[in-house]
Amino acid sequence: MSARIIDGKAFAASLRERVAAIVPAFEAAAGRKPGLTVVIVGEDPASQVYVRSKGKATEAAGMVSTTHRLPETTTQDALIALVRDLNADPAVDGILVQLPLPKHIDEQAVIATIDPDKDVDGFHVVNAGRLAVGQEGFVPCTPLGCIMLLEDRLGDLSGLNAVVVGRSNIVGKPMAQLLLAKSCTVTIAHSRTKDLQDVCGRADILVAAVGRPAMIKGDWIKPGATVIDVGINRIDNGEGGTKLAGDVDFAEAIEVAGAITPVPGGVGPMTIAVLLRNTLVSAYRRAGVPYEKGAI
Ligand SMILES: Nc1nc2c(c(=O)[nH]1)N[C@@H](CN(C=O)c1ccc(C(=O)N[C@@H](CCC(=O)O)C(=O)O)cc1)CN2
Repeated sequence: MSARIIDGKAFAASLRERVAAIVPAFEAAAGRKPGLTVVIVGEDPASQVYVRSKGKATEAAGMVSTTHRLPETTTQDALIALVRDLNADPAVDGILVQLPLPKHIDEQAVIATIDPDKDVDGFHVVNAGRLAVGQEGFVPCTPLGCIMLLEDRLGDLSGLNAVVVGRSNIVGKPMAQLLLAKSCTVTIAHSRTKDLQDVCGRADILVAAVGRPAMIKGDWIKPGATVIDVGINRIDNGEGGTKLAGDVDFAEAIEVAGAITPVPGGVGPMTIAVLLRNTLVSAYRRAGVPYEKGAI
C-alpha cells in the first residue's frame, strides 16, 4: 500500500487566496486594511526566513505588514514596551512575536503582555483557556492548519482515535484540544509514555510533534491511518549540506499509512496561511464588522 500524500502547500495556497479574496470586502466595510505586526529579536537564520515569508504573504493578501527587527541584545523590558505600544495602536489587528526569543528573555512574560484580542498566534494563556472551554478566541496556527488538512481529507473526525505525540504549548496541547473539540478520542503521548509504539499503533489519526527526526517508524503506524507530521528538523543530507526531515520515517510510513503529510510541503506552509486567516478574523472582530465564519 502507498499512502496518499496530503499536499499542505497546495491547501495553504488556496487558503491564502481565499483570505486575499475577502480582504477587499473588509476594507470596504471598515475603511482600512487589516494589519499584522511581526516582532523578531536576534539573528536566528530560520526565524529570519519565516519572518520574511510572513511579511511577503501578508502583503500578497492585501494586508498591511509591519516588521520590527530588534537586536539580540534587546532587553525584556524594551520588548515588552514595544508590545504595549502595539497593543495601543488601532491599526494593528495582529501582533506576533517570533519564537524562539534569545535566552535572556522570558517568552511567557512577553506573550502575556500581548492583548489577547490581537494574539493571532493564539499563544496567550487567555486564548489557551478559551480553546480549552470552547470559547471564541485565537487558535495557534500550526494545529489549526493540521485540523483543516484532516477535515479536508477525512470529513467528520468524530469517534476517531487520535494520538498526539508531543505536549508543547504551541502544538501538542492545542492540537489535542482541537481534536477533542472535533469529538475524537484523544491520547497525548510524550517522551515518558510507556509502550509508545503500541499507543501510536492504535491511532486512526497520528500527529507527530516531538522534534526528533524519523522517530515514528512504519511499524508504529496502524494500517490506513492518517499521519500528520509537524516535525521540521534540519539534518545532514550526507553530501555536506542539510535537508529538512519530519518526526516520521516517511519512507517507511508511506507503505503503511492511508495518508500522510510530507516534510517539507505538508504542515509547515499551513502555519503562515492560518496566520493570515487569524489576522483577517481579528480585523473583522476589532472593527465590529460581521463576517461569514465558514468562509474563512
Ligand atoms: N510566533 C511564532 N513563532 C514560531 C511559530 C509560530 O507559529 N509562531 N512557528 C514556528 C516557525 N514558523 C513560523 O513562524 C514556520 C515554520 C515552518 C514553515 C514552513 O513553511 N516550512 C516549510 C519548509 C520551509 C523551509 O524550507 O525551511 C515546510 O515545512 O514545507 C513556516 C513557518 C516556530 N516559531
